[in-house]
Amino acid sequence: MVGEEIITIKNLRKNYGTEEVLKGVDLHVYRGEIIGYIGPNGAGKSITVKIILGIEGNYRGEVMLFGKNIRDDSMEYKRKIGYVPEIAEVYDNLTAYEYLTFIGQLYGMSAEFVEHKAKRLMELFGIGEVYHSRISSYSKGMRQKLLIISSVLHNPDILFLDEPINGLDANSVMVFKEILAQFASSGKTIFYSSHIMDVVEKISSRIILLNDGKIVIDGSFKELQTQNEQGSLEGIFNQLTGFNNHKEIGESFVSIVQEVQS
Ligand SMILES: Nc1ncnc2c1ncn2[C@@H]1O[C@H](COP(=O)(O)OP(=O)(O)OP(=O)(O)O)[C@@H](O)[C@H]1O
Repeated sequence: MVGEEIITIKNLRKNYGTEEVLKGVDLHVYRGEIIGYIGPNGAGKSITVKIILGIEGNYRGEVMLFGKNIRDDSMEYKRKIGYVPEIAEVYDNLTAYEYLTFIGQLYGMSAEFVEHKAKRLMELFGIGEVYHSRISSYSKGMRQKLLIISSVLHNPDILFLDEPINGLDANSVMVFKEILAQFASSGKTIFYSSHIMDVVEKISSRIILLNDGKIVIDGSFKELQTQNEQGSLEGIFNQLTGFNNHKEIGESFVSIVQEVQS
């Protein structure tokens, strides 16, 4: 069963100078999918997401969201997107109340409606008591929770998440995984980039591995397991990216660190 197509990417190419970093990416994503978007450092994951979000406009090929080319419909589609970047600038001098009111109003929400939602979302994430504290006083995990809340306040249809559980404690990770499953079953589409393979393996309905600017695998974890000898996603990742020398690299690293000055 295939639902509505939400993201369509055709022959996406991107250059930095003479170097081609995306080498013809083709992708069709459907409503309610949780896409685990993985790949080695520098493979081109962030660039793809930045292009879809309209942050990076200089590319070749076609990107459509909800059937519309993003080059023709730049404002309207952004309202339907939520984004948790890996590294985010939040305004440290603001309180969560001020920050979320600001973000909500950018999306056309009234201050009252933001407050009505935001305070309860903070409480559910266990950070309700710092709603009126400055963000500068937050721990890493508290900031991450605030970022997650700010990305979903306007009830987006698509969520782009880049290492979203960084800093979250084990209990909060369980809550977050449940939130993602509930979002997907209510029809939201989730694009989840991470290097934490065991989480990607568990939460994704479909896994896409990008290597050197090209998609090299695309399928459910079960399908990947039948196509590859390795049992875990980590093993499949190693196999498909041609990596098998972690032991030698580790040994060399330690031996260089331990060299003694003569
Ligand atoms: N502004 C830039 N100028 C030049 N090259 C860039 C720029 N941004 C990214 N690149 C290059 O594009 C390639 C893909 O980068 P990208 O950030 O998409 O990788 P990634 O898959 O997200 O990696 P990571 O897992 O490390 O976050 C890399 O080779 C990177 O050096």
